[in-house]
Amino acid sequence: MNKLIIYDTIYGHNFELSKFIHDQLLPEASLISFKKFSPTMLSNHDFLILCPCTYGEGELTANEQVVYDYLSNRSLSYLTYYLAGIGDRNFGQERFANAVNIFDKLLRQRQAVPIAPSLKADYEDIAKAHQQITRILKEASRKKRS
Ligand SMILES: Cc1cc2nc3c(=O)[nH]c(=O)nc-3n(C[C@H](O)[C@H](O)[C@H](O)COP(=O)(O)O)c2cc1C
Repeated sequence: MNKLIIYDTIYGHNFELSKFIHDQLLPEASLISFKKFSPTMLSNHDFLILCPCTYGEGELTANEQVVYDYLSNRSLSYLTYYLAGIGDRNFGQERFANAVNIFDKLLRQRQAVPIAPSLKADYEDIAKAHQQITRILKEASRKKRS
């Protein structure tokens, strides 16, 4: 599978998360920011990992919105995906890491297939998120081999 990891970040947490996934778990994947996303990248990859950040009132950033708009009229049935994003629980249950919910809904609508339920992590629980993601991605790769 050709793997593509895309992150957006302002303070660095989601970049660090995507870098952890890349460096520790999927070094063969390409790692890019939402800002650098181009449509050709999507046609060259069939496993997408998104680490989006949430700002405003549970909203996407401008760079995430561009990718969202691009994906929203594509058929993505060839794509499997995993979503993990860091937010801040203090913004309330509905807004907490809501960019993860927004992309999850879209990708399902476009027929992409999740490898596991999405992960929303508080910026104070990053070590725990690393453990969960490690377990999920290792399990997914074991299942694929068997
Ligand atoms: C103006 C502003 C609005 C924010 N809105 C939300 C929000 O709606 N939901 C949320 O979970 N976090 C929100 N956050 C917190 C960030 O998502 C959180 O700090 C996260 O770790 C940022 O990711 P980053 O370090 O990758 O930029 C907001 C932060 C700021 C400064």
